Amino acid sequence: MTIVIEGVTKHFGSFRALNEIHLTIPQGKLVALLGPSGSGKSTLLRVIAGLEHTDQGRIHIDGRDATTLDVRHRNIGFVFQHYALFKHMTIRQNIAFALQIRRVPKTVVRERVKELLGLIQLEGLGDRYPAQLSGGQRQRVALARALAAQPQVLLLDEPFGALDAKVREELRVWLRRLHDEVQMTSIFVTHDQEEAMAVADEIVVMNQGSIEQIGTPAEIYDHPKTPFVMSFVGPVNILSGSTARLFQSQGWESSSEQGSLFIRPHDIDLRPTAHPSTVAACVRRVTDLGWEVRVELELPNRQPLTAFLTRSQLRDLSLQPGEAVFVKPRAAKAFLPKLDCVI
Ligand SMILES: Nc1ncnc2c1ncn2[C@@H]1O[C@H](COP(=O)(O)OP(=O)(O)OP(=O)(O)O)[C@@H](O)[C@H]1O
Repeated sequence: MTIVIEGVTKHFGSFRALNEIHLTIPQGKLVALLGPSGSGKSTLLRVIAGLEHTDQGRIHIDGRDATTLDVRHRNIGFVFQHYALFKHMTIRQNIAFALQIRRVPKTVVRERVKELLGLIQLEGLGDRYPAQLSGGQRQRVALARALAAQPQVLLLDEPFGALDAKVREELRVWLRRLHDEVQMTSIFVTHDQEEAMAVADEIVVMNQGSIEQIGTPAEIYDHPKTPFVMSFVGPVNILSGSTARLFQSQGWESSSEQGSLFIRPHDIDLRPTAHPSTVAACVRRVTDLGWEVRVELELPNRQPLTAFLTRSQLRDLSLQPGEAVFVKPRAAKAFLPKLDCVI
């Protein structure tokens, strides 16, 4: 089902939580709503679900105007951060619940529960109670329960937020596979940019109730349209004033004198000798993170700059704190200041 959101605005009292949202979520895609706390991600998800009403604008689901349609008639499955399984019911009973209240025949329920237990890879655990499962297993049951009624849209609000990093990572991969197998339209709320990049076909970056940018993970990372997107998605050095001018005089985006210069730590080359297009820096700290190396530098005006290198680059350079090195960005980006024009 394709979801089309047209000019949706939502206030809580005088506070504007959503500001004229326009968004199309194509059939079968897994879309992440990404943004900092309070940016309106959950409110948008709840509006799509029909758990909140809009003040303005329309929502179309599968070509039909669903703006005022009751939550029960939207054919949507929900998974929240906290598992919210029924504690007194077994896993099997939890998954069967949505089917039983719809008076689905017992034999069909039994078959469907079996199939879902297989899908979430918990075949042998159907007779356990939620308290007898790990957090990650419980969240998989919550997903199976949401899928039981065969919704055409699955909404997930920080579904892995309460789990530790390792389990989160495993569940991300698993969710992506599940989404592809079941072929639904899924919308996933997260404030974790790595999670959004790893899971989603498209990312919607939100800030203060508005959409900053919509794009594939690569588009969002490689071609951020605003300073907010550039600094929220992926690590970045933000250089202003005299620090930006150090690099602008080396030919980087010299047209944007008033703006800041954004340089990703992964886009910095370090060289042992000076060259006309390099900027000298002093190595302050080298941290081997295992899979890559973080180098903290100090520029001639004493401002810090961070670079990420591979371990083999570090070996070639053999950097030591206190030594000089020469910085050459492979890419840098400047954003023209926004002009508020009143005619
Ligand atoms: N029922 C409500 N009443 C009043 N204000 C609300 C209500 N629900 C949300 N808000 C406010 O709307 C804004 C957006 O909230 P929302 O939960 O959508 O943000 P979010 O991006 O999902 O944040 P988080 O990642 O922290 O969950 C916040 O400032 C929040 O305080």
